[in-house]
Amino acid sequence: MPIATSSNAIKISRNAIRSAIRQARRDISPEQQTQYASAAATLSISALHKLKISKVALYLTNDGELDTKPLIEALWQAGIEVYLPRLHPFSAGNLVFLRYTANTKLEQNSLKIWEPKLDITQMLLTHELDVVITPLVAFDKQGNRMGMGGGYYDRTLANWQQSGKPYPIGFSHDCQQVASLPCEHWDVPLPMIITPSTVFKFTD
Ligand SMILES: Nc1nc2c(c(=O)[nH]1)N(C=O)[C@@H](CNc1ccc(C(=O)N[C@@H](CCC(=O)O)C(=O)O)cc1)CN2
Ligand SMILES: Nc1ncnc2c1ncn2[C@@H]1O[C@H](COP(=O)(O)OP(=O)(O)OP(=O)(O)O)[C@@H](O)[C@H]1O
Repeated sequence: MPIATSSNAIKISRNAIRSAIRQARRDISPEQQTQYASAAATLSISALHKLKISKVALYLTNDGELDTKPLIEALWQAGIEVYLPRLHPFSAGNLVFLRYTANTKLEQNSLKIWEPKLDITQMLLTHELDVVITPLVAFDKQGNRMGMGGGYYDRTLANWQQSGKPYPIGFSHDCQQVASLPCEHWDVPLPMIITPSTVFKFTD
């Protein structure tokens, strides 16, 4: 029997954490989801006001994720532009970002996630965003992030530290925190993660 390589072992334990936490967040009741989303929106709005920003990327909630709707509505009210990711039309594993307003037409992608219809007049370059609020599956006490396994946000954020933009903020239920995540060299740690109870700030 072949001995598992360390990279294989990391992959197996990441998949086990992923499925356990995805199940835990799907088990949250609709009433709790509503309360958590509203608490997280309140914390996020005040954190974002301090950053003095005008363009924020968010995502549309899927699979038990912390609901972004109250935050999106509060950002619209505050006159902050909201953008959503769309799977890149030809560059696999990458995202493009499109402006999201009350009039934006949405469609479901191959992963069953709602995204804006392709309209190049509504697109911008990733470094033009001030903040990217990222979905995640699990995070740890150092700000390491694990996502759904596509590497989409790792690619989106690969260069943020050189230019300082876009500043990434994780958005997550409290139950998605773990003590420590097995990490790979491409994983991009987050400087801030917001949950319904806490604004976590991580420094190197
Ligand atoms: N709401 C949201 N949007 C997002 C992300 C996310 O994590 N959450 N992403 C973050 O990167 C990107 C999509 N990444 C994803 C990567 C893999 C799977 C996945 O494996 N999904 C299914 C199978 C889908 C199907 O074919 O039916 C699964 O649940 O197993 C989903 C999303 C971009 N948009
Ligand atoms: N900057 C990058 N450039 C090229 N490939 C990358 C990059 N970052 C990650 N990948 C690839 O993406 C794959 C998935 O990575 P990983 O499991 O860390 O995704 P994830 O963080 O869980 O997903 P996501 O960011 O989409 O939520 C890996 O096989 C990895 O090789």
